[in-house]
Amino acid sequence: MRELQAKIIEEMGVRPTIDPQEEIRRRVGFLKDYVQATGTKGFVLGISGGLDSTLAGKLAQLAVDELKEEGTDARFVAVRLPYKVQHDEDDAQAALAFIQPSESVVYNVAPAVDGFENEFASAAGVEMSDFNKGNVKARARMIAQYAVAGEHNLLVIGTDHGAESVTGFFTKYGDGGADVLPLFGLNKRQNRQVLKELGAEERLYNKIPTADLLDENPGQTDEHELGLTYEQIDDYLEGREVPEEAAHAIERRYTMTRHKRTVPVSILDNWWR
Ligand SMILES: Nc1ncnc2c1ncn2[C@@H]1O[C@H](COP(=O)(O)OP(=O)(O)OC[C@H]2O[C@@H]([n+]3cccc(C(=O)O)c3)[C@H](O)[C@@H]2O)[C@@H](O)[C@H]1O
Ligand SMILES: Nc1ncnc2c1ncn2[C@@H]1O[C@H](COP(=O)(O)OP(=O)(O)OP(=O)(O)O)[C@@H](O)[C@H]1O
Ligand SMILES: [Mg+2]
Repeated sequence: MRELQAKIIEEMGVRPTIDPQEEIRRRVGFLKDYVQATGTKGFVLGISGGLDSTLAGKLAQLAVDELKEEGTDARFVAVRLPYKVQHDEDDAQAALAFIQPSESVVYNVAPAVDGFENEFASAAGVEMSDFNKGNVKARARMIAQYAVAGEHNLLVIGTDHGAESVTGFFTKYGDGGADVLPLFGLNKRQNRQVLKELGAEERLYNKIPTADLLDENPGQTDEHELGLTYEQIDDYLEGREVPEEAAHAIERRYTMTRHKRTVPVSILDNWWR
């Protein structure tokens, strides 16, 4: 195995094979333990219709259901966070029907995002790019989730996992801004395996991953933007051999995005040297 590959696998905590039932128990147990240890009242998470939030949302609901049965008051607030009308709203509704959250809220991020966009144009004298606006959407979603968390003493769930973390494929302080990461240590195909084990319908666990952040290209696939397939990223994280070009692209992304996986750099740091 490549030397850097071994180091990355250790950092991402991905194992070559998993037992889906055991993963469900470990991760639900982790969520329950953390709520109890912190004295918080449960969780909040944006539900997009994509497989990561469907899985993390289901694990959160299972955790609060068990806590309630055991006599601890807890709830899971699922938040729909569309920008205007989401093109695949039907998948988001299917995800909510599967999760059966304690509560669900719809919070359209369009007024906030468009407000930023308009003010940016008059302040900076240039139009915000569609790419930059996509990151504003991701950060608006983070603000909405923290507003719900702050009001009800909840924790914000993040959906970061090995295959997104290694490539830095998230918005810094956007979807990267969260309190607990129940999917960390899994890669994409393992997320799919666990979601299938939980009894989700096929359209949910086989949903093609998209960040869905662009006005001009809604539903652009992650794989298209990354120039890598999840098969390649997952194989790499399981310690398998992948084409040299793919391994190099993953390692380049990993190195370029290290700043996203640390707290802000100060004068006392030197990890980037
Ligand atoms: N070396 C460095 N040290 C410290 N900070 C550094 C830095 N380089 C950039 N930065 C800072 O980081 C910023 C760039 O990072 P960021 O704002 O995240 O922006 P960036 O990484 O350019 O874009 C986010 C990427 O994540 C993807 N994404 C976002 C959200 C969800 C999903 C999904 O999978 O669903 C994917 C999105 O499609 C896009 O490709 C810079 O503007 C700068 O402020
Ligand atoms: N339209 C949306 N409504 C609600 N939450 C959203 C929306 N878009 C993104 N999010 C939140 O941001 C997170 C990051 O998006 P990301 O696309 O990585 O995950 P996903 O959509 O759940 O799964 P996938 O990566 O397979 O598309 C989501 O898990 C979700 O919590
Ligand atoms: Mg998505």
